[in-house]
Amino acid sequence: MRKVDIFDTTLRDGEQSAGVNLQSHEKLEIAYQLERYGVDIMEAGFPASSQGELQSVKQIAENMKHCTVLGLARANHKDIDAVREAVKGAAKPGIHIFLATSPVHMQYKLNKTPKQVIETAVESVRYASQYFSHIQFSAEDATRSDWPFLAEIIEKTIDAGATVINLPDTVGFTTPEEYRKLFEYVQENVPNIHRVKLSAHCHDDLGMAVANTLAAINGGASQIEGTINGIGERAGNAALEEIAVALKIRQDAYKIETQIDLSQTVRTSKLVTKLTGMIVPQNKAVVGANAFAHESGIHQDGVLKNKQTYEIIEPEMIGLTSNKMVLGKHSGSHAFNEKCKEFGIYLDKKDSRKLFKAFKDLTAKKKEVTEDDIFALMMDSSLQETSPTYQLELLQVSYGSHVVPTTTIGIRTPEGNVVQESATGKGSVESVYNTIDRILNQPVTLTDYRIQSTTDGIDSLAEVYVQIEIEGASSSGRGIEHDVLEASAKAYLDAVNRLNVKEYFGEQAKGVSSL
Ligand SMILES: CC(=O)SCCNC(=O)CCNC(=O)[C@H](O)C(C)(C)COP(=O)(O)OP(=O)(O)OC[C@H]1O[C@@H](n2cnc3c(N)ncnc32)[C@H](O)[C@@H]1OP(=O)(O)O
Ligand SMILES: CC(C)C(=O)C(=O)O
Ligand SMILES: [Mg+2]
Repeated sequence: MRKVDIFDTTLRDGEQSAGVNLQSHEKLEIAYQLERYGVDIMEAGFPASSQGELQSVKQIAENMKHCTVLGLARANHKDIDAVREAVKGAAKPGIHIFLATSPVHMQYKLNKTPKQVIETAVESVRYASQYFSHIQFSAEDATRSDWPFLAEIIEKTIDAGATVINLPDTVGFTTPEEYRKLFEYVQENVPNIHRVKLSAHCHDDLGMAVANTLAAINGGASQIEGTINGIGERAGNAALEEIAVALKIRQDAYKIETQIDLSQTVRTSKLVTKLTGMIVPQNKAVVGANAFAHESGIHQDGVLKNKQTYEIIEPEMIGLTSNKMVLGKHSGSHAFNEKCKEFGIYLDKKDSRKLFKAFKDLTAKKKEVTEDDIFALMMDSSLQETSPTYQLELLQVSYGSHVVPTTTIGIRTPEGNVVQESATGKGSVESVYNTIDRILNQPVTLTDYRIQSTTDGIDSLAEVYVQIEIEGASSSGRGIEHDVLEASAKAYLDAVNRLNVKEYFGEQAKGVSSL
């Protein structure tokens, strides 16, 4: 058995998914869960991108006990210094420097000759080597790069101090056979390659990210990169949970071991889904709601006779359990805290007390409080504590089949005043949003609106997810309430609040350049 290191980039490449913007405490919660899941290396963010991001990476770095925490940097001193500052408190700090090596990226994006690209990469890695013993260098767009040129830059960056070399399939262009050959080529043509680990990083533009990653392992990769649920830029990254389960189920074929605790799979996936708002398709491999559902008679008959007829993965292996602890009116704080722990929520005493109270209030309205309800409660209460926000104080909607929907809303502004307005709309949700727009007096465009119930049944909570744009900046928000219109209003305000937090940190980002 050969060991392959798992490099998680949910908090960096995953957060690059359009419409995802995680708050610091949300990133920290995911980081704790990733460590429980057993990732070897965690890319916590891109510290030079803003002061808020730097602080968030710093908080993660200071709290992880076992895994290496990295920050991403372009090949320049300013970005490298931002990573130094961000990960200095980590038990195992590291840096990830990238520079593109494909002709199209070098010529048009970087405006550099291949010679200048080599010089820049070498100089940056050498600079970083004064401060780091773990230095990953990524030849961005490696799969569209000239192979002899790749071999040359890899050899030189290893001499400059790189300890991991990554060959990213940045635009999801490669095929399994080709990617495996690239790994073999590099091992045969770079004399000092034995001094480093070789890493694979795949994107899913052609739907081959997981297959390409597994092919890289066959080609000799000793580290693989990906994100939970496969979230990430464009079509996303390779889904780590799919790779980890494939390596386990087909250990006969791959002969690879990882230190992933597969029983944490479902928890990790759920936490990422809930906090990013990126909903997993029902039929997604491993973690989709239907991944273990048998619908047709012949399949059901087979499974009843012997599960192995149609199930290649034991649900228990990934943390699905058939026994169910029901939380309700008579549950106490122990069962409640146990439930929070079970699905990956880290709570200190104060938050735990606050959530437990909200949970008890909810049991007065609902017979059974589900995991999703608890997630909903947690997310609803979390944002208010971290920054001044717009808060919904009053909502009144008048709707009928022959009247124009009209809404009156009162909002408490970050300054503490309550502003009240009314407006109409073609439907009640539109009238709610027109009213909020009037109060905010900002040009908000709604670009996505989705609604789902958190559980089955008439007493379920409504969970609304929205994406908005204000003057070119995009943001997403969630709202959870018993009433659909109140959830819609809260989701909209949540998105506005998140944008305001981002702008606040954006202002502070100027400080990064003086590091
Ligand atoms: C393949 C990947 O996933 S790479 C990671 C992508 N992630 C992100 O971009 C998220 C975070 N990014 C950001 O917040 C911003 O882009 C910042 C703060 C990093 C930079 O913002 P800006 O300074 O305004 O530059 P902008 O993003 O518009 O352009 C990128 C610049 O970096 C340069 N650049 C791109 N990659 C690299 C690199 N690896 N090394 C050095 N320079 C680079 C570009 O050539 C361009 O330079 P130019 O201004 O001289 O033309
Ligand atoms: C920063 C690099 C590794 C990246 O994300 C990519 O090339 O896809
Ligand atoms: Mg990537």
